[in-house]
Amino acid sequence: MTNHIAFLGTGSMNEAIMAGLLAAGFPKSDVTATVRRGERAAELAQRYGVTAMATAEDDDVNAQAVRGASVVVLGVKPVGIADVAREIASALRPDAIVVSVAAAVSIAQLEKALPAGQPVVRTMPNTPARLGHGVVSVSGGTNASRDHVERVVKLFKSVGLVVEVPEDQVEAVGALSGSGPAYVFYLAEAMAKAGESLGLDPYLALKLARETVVGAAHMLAEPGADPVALRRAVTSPKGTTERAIAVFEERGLPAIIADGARAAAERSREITRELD
Ligand SMILES: NC(=O)C1=CN([C@@H]2O[C@H](COP(=O)(O)OP(=O)(O)OC[C@H]3O[C@@H](n4cnc5c(N)ncnc54)[C@H](OP(=O)(O)O)[C@@H]3O)[C@@H](O)[C@H]2O)C=CC1
Ligand SMILES: O=C(O)[C@@H]1CCC=N1
Repeated sequence: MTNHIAFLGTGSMNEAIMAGLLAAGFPKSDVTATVRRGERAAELAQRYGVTAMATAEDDDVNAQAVRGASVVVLGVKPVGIADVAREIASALRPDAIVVSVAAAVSIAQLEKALPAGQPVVRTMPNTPARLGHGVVSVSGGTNASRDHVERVVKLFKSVGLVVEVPEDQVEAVGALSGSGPAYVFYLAEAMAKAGESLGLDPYLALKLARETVVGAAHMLAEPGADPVALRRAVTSPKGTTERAIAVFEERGLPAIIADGARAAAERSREITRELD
């Protein structure tokens, strides 16, 4: 059981990480997942072949899942994390690394709910982890040694890019890459609506918007890609794109995006205060 991972709270985020790890070759027999509802547990067991258990069917499943696990990934909503941490405290191996993917839950808040000395690593992942294209930040807690942090880095590298940041930068990372996939999907939605407003059939507009975002993302993924240079290559002098970008600039789109990200980071700090 030395390499066993327990995912507690396997919703959108933890499922994406678990799916990414399994796709990268992590053995399904070394994974246990917990959720609240029985039907969700059955869905995860069927989809991935992992052991999945529901608190609605047995209120001890979180403790059972962590017994013997060397890594425990907490993926419930921020408000439920401390309760789950207290629930598993006596079942945790003293050397198990407790990894949190929760926005807004500080390392100090988590450490307070866990046994003294338990290694904690706070992360901020994003859902493209499911495809091995995630971005994950890691920040080690008070009892996390270099080796603990490195082990988490190694694990998450199989689902995407890993960056190590001091904890005071996690809000910013969350506001950029944690929430970021939603910003891109929102842009795709808006582009599809724009196509419709220009007279395209809704289905065709959505198809064009999706493929455009996917194609542009592939170009951004090329080594050394620079968004400014890529944008300029599309923008012919006195052409059509230039006119569109001029409207975006005039209406302050970059400032709107910066304000949105600032609001996300501030909401994270607000939740942290609410949890105290
Ligand atoms: N979604 C994202 O893109 C990102 C999310 N995060 C963080 O990930 C965490 C989860 O978010 P997200 O995945 O979106 O939320 P979801 O609601 O999709 O997932 C939460 C999961 O927790 C389960 N759950 C609730 N209570 C318990 C419990 N006591 N024991 C075990 N399982 C429980 C739920 O079960 P059931 O399904 O049966 O209700 C559900 O599967 C949050 O803390 C969030 O801040 C971080 C970065 C990005
Ligand atoms: O919206 C949220 O609170 C979570 C954290 C980052 C992305 N989703």
